[in-house]
This record gives sequence, C-alpha cells and structure tokens, in this order.
Amino acid sequence: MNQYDLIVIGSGPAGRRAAIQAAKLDKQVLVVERGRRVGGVSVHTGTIPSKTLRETALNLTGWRERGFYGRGYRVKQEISIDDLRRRLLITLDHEVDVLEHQFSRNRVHQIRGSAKFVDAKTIEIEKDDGEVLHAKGGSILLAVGTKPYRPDNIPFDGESIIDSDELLEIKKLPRSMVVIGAGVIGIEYATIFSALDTTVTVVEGRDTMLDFIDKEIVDDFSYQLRDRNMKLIFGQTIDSIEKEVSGKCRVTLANGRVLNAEMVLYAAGRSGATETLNLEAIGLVPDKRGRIKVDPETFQTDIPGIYAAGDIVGFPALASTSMEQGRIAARHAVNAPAREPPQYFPYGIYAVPEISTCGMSEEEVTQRGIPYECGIAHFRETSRGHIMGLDTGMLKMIFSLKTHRLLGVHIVGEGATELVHIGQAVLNLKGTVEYFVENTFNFPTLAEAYKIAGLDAWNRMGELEEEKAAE
Ligand SMILES: Cc1cc2nc3c(=O)[nH]c(=O)nc-3n(C[C@H](O)[C@H](O)[C@H](O)COP(=O)(O)OP(=O)(O)OC[C@H]3O[C@@H](n4cnc5c(N)ncnc54)[C@H](O)[C@@H]3O)c2cc1C
Ligand SMILES: NC(=O)c1ccc[n+]([C@@H]2O[C@H](COP(=O)([O-])OP(=O)(O)OC[C@H]3O[C@@H](n4cnc5c(N)ncnc54)[C@H](O)[C@@H]3O)[C@@H](O)[C@H]2O)c1
Repeated sequence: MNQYDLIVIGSGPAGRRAAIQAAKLDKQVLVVERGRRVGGVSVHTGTIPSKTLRETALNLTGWRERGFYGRGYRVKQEISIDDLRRRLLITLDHEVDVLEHQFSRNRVHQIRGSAKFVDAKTIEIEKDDGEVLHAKGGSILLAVGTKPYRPDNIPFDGESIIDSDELLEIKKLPRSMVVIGAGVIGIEYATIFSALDTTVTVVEGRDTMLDFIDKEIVDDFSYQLRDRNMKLIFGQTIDSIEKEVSGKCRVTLANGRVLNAEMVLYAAGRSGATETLNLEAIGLVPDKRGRIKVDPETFQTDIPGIYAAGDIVGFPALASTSMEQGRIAARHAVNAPAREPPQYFPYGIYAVPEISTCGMSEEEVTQRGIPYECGIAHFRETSRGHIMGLDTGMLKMIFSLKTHRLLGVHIVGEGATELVHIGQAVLNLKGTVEYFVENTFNFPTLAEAYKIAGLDAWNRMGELEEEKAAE
C-alpha cells in the first residue's frame, strides 16, 4: 500500500491549492478525484462555466454597447446554444490543461476514483474500471465540495426542469424560464438568461435577496432587473412543478399563482458531498446539509490529522476562499503553519450587472453602533463611464467618523469584481478616506469613482480629531 504525507480527496479549488502547497514543501501528495477530469465544480459546472457563459452572452448580444446603440442592438441576431457552448469547451480545456500541468510538474500523484475511509489514516479508492486500491496518509484533507440540493418533490428531468449542474447541457435556449431561489447561483443565471432575451421570473422563499450585500446596492440592482422586465417574486415557495403535454412547465406557487415557462432552474442551495466517504469509519458527523465543522484557523476537524476545506465547511463557499482554506489546511497538516488570513475578503456576484463587496455593509455598521459617513459615486459621473456609454453603476464606501478608516466598499455595475480590490487593499491595510482624497487616480478610469466617492464622504466628515488637535 502506498504511503503519502498528505492525501487530498477532491481536485476543486481547495484540493488543488492544498496539493500544490504540500508538494512545494517537498511532501508526497496524492489527489483522488472521482470526476472524469480534474478541477471540481469550479472548473466543470460552477465558477468557470458560468463566468464563461456570461462573457459569451455579453459579447454576442452586444450588451455592453447598448448604452450607445439602444436596447435593440445585437452583435449576433440569433444566438444558439452551440454559440454559447463552443467558447465554454475551449475555456474548460485550457483550465484542465493548466491544472494537469501544475500537478505533474509539482510531482503530485493523482488517481481517478471515488475515495472512502477505511480508518483515519487509510482510504479505499474505487476506480471507474472497478479496481480497488488502498492508500495511507499522514494527514487527509476532505475537499469534496457540494452538489445541488434536489428535493424529492421536484420532478427533475435534466432537460426542462433542471439544477445548475445540468444547465450547461441544455439543448436549446429557452424563451422563458422560472428560476427558483434568488441566491447567488439563481441570480447569476437568471440575469445571464435575461441578457440573452429569455423572459425570466425569479421565485424566492424569503422576503429579500442577497442579504449579506449592502441594501442600497441590492435595491439599485433589483431596480435594474425590473427595469428590463425581469419578474422578482419574494416570500413565495413552490407548491408543485409539472411538465405539461405541450412540453411547457407549470409552476404552482404556495399562494396558488401559476407560472408557465419552457424551463425551470431549481437553484435553492447546495449540500456537502459527504455521503459516500464512509465518515462513520472515523466518527466524523456532518450537519444535515452535509457540511463538516473545522477549527477556523487550521481547518482541522475534530479528528486529529483529518482536515476539511472549501465548500464542505460552509460559508462563504467561494472558489477564492476555498483555495486559501486549502493552502492553510495543507500547511498545518504538514507542520508548516500559515499566518492568519487578512480580516476582509471580497465577494463577487457575476450577475448582469456585477456586484462586488468587501467589508461591512451599512446595515452592519448601523447594527454595531459605529458612527459613519458614506460616499457614493455613479459611474455616469466618470469620464470613463461616458466613453463606455454607462448610465448605471455605482460605488459606495463607508467610513468611520471617528477614525476616518474605510469600513466597507460596495459596487454594482461594470467591472465591479475587479474594482473592489482597490477598496479591499485600503481596508486590509487600515487606510482612511484621506487615501482616496489625496491620491491621484488614472484618468479616465472607472477607478476614478473611488476618488469621487471618497470626496463625497470627506466633504461631510470634517477633519480627523487628532489632526484638529495637532493644529
Ligand atoms: C454555478 C456556480 C457558480 C459559481 N461561481 C463562483 C464564482 O464566480 N466565484 C467563486 O469564487 N465561486 C463560485 N462558485 C463556488 C465555487 O465553485 C466553489 O466555492 C468551489 O468550487 C469549491 O471548491 P471545493 O474545492 O470545495 O470543491 P469542488 O470544486 O466542489 O470540488 C470537489 C471535488 O471533489 C470530488 N469528490 C467528491 N467526493 C469525492 C470522493 N469521495 N472521492 C473522490 N473525489 C471526490 C468531486 O468530484 C469534485 O471534483 C460557484 C459555484 C457554482 C455552483
Ligand atoms: N459569484 C460567486 O461567488 C458564486 C456564484 C454562484 C455560487 N456561489 C456559491 O455557491 C453557493 C450556493 O449558491 P446557491 O445560490 O445555490 O445557494 P444559496 O443557499 O445561497 O441560495 C439559495 C436561495 O434559494 C432560496 N430558497 C431555498 N428554498 C427555496 C424554495 N423552496 N423556494 C424558493 N426559494 C428557495 C433561499 O432562500 C436562498 O435565497 C453559495 O453559498 C455561493 O457562495 C458563489
């Protein structure tokens, strides 16, 4: 039986980063992956496919040019599912190639198969051809991710009543769609399909959506969606979904309202992929959504030598944070502890339009009783915005009145997921409003919105107490 310093189960962002980190420290590493190709949900059904689909949709529809040429402007009149898939396949091939090469040049050993525990140091791997292998690990990292939550009362058929993993296999672009769940997945796909001219209705069980985002940003975002005729129904759950003889789907809401659509996307959360791991063999008990509890500093579970990272440990369940968790877990597992991560990480929602946020929302600052001031800039006030034909998009910053420190940055609009990193750097380096007031920004850029929002807040804030005292 082969012996490794670290065995990683799963090759998504958490597993991949963990494996490379341990290999860089000259450790013997095995990655076991049951999927046909390495990369996990991130590469095959999640992050990369959805973002590629978004980019293709925006390019082929000419979405970004409509500020100048009108809502009727199209780059390609008839967009087919093949148009969308072509770019997807090329992107995914590149991603897998890069990953395979990283593994091979760092001498990470890989086995394709499904892993389960024999005991806390031994796993059994069943390969696709039925062969069964065993391997021992000094430490074992669970980076098995999640799969879509599929309740029994939803008649999934893989064609017109689908989950988000099946969306990439659809045969034709639907003319109408009901999206169930206004979480990040539901909202990203709903807005991408709306940009492709599908008539979209979103049904959300709660009275609000995206509650972890600053409310003013969500209000602006919701206004933009409704302005282009997307229907957002809150506070409603599904009573039934049926497929009619015509092939259409009939969605009946709990209040009796009926929605008809060519396609239903069920995106009401995901659950941890733990059920085939035989966790009973090591006495590890996941919660009812299949998630595993870990020490937030080391990512070690309650069982010494067994680590878990990525979506399997729950919020924030992002590719970006999963990678970092995997790296920290691997370092700890091979006795090379990592420094604690900085306090704030960014969250990017690749809807149309994008949203990105880092730090505290206005609601959070209010709840904590911190005296604050906000600064706002609209992209239409920037020269770059004029050049790009933007009439929407805003950046909001929140500053402490007492220390002048930046507490949160929130953006909706073009480039939000890139722009947020300026705010993230200032936040984690504990910068103040003066950073934005005193620094020169490239012109014309959308980043100039930071300057405008900084000045907007500063004009109302007055001088820092200590500066007043120094005068
Ligand atoms: C539609 C969608 C869009 C997303 N967009 C973004 C985004 O824009 N930005 C972002 O940061 N995040 C995004 N995410 C989240 C991101 O994809 C996840 O956070 C990330 O993939 C989690 O990584 P992971 O390593 O925990 O696991 P995963 O990527 O889920 O990989 C787990 C791997 O483990 C394997 N595995 C499971 N069980 C076993 C077993 N028993 N034996 C062997 N192998 C096993 C699986 O086959 C899989 O390949 C998105 C997710 C979805 C679904
Ligand atoms: N851009 C990104 O970073 C990105 C993109 C996609 C996904 N993700 C990650 O993937 C994870 C899963 O996303 P998700 O959107 O599937 O899950 P989620 O749990 O975030 O959202 C599910 C939504 O569905 C609603 N819901 C649940 N049951 C319902 C019902 N019966 N009827 C109507 N609404 C119902 C919930 O109230 C919730 O708003 C997230 O945690 C997210 O971090 C990240």
